[in-house]
Amino acid sequence: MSFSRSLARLIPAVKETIRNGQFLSQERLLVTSAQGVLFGGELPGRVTIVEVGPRDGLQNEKQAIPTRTKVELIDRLGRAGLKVIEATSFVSPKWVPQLADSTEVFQQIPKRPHIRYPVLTPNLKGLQRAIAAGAKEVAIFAAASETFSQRNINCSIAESLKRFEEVVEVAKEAQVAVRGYVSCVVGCPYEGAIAPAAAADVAARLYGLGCYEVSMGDTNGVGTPATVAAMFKECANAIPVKAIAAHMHDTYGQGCSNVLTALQMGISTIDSSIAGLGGCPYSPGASGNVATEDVVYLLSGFGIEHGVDMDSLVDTSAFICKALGRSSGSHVAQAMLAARQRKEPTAMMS
Ligand SMILES: CC(C)(COP(=O)([O-])OP(=O)([O-])OC[C@H]1O[C@@H](n2cnc3c(N)ncnc32)[C@H](O)[C@@H]1OP(=O)([O-])[O-])[C@@H](O)C(=O)NCCC(=O)NCCSC(=O)C[C@@](C)(O)CC(=O)[O-]
Repeated sequence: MSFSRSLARLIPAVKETIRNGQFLSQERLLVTSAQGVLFGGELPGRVTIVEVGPRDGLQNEKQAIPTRTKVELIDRLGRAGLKVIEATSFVSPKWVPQLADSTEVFQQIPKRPHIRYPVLTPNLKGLQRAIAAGAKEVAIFAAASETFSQRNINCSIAESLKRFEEVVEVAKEAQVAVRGYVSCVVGCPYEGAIAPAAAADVAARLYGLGCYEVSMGDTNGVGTPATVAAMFKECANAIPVKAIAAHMHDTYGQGCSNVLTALQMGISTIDSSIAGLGGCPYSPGASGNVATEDVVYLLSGFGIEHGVDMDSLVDTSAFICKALGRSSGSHVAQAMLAARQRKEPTAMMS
């Protein structure tokens, strides 16, 4: 696009921004105006990051991880500014032995005010264990693929939704908030492509049961901006956009692009995992979630508020990678740690 055409599009965007009084600083105004030109739509001014590393990340590690390491990871993430940290899962230890210490982990977290610590619960037994441990928020998880549902939670989609009815009812009585997940929203490791309508249908059912938010999971990370956009569009026809979250795995390197697609569609809750840890034990070959460090860098580049301190986040990333004896799955963490060693400034905008 020529400079004069860019400018012609930029000026109305700036005027509109001023009229709405949404942004205060000049720097922020320019970034937002650039969004208008580049994307033809406004990105959210603030994003909630749901950090899933301690659960989604650690559920897939082959080695045994000491409880104290899990607790320290959660505490460091909180100190870095993350406000929602999915702490663990109250699933069957026979199915996911990596998280068999969920009660100990949950009880040992030094709980900080204003931080939420949701946990996964697949059934009533999980919910009861979570409540006994002191959880105030849980997540139930269904799938848009029949085969994945069977492999992951040993029942059909319909059976799982029936089971969740009771879980939500009991949670509500105990004043425990319930989030929903839908797995395999664009593709399934067993069935291949999944129709957007199938994902939206399960999202609508979970929302209808009483989930305050439904996180759409690209479990095996096969989505691209084109396929996730089609899926989110269908979901937005079924439930309010503010109730949709994006849970993108990075197996095919599309994680950040897919997050940006979600933001462009007005979604302002993004799941991510420190150091890109993770994967689902029942999704062979799937790599971790999009890395929290990469998401924070992306958001900062647009001047979108996220409340996370990048330096502490990178320290936390280095901590867990050292504890697990592995390299970081985050491009940003790798680049920032290398820049620190060279004592170079980074291009990061705070
Ligand atoms: C759902 C079940 C339990 C069904 O598993 P099942 O074998 O059909 O369950 P069951 O009711 O027949 O019980 C079998 C045994 O498990 C026990 N049991 C039963 N429930 C619990 C519980 N909550 N806590 C502790 N123990 C439990 C139960 O007491 C019994 O013990 P036994 O009598 O044999 O000694 C099982 O399939 C399960 O735990 N699955 C979880 C799998 C999982 O955690 N997957 C990863 C999380 S999902 C994910 O990662 C995707 C996501 C969310 O990130 C989004 C995305 O990326 O797509």
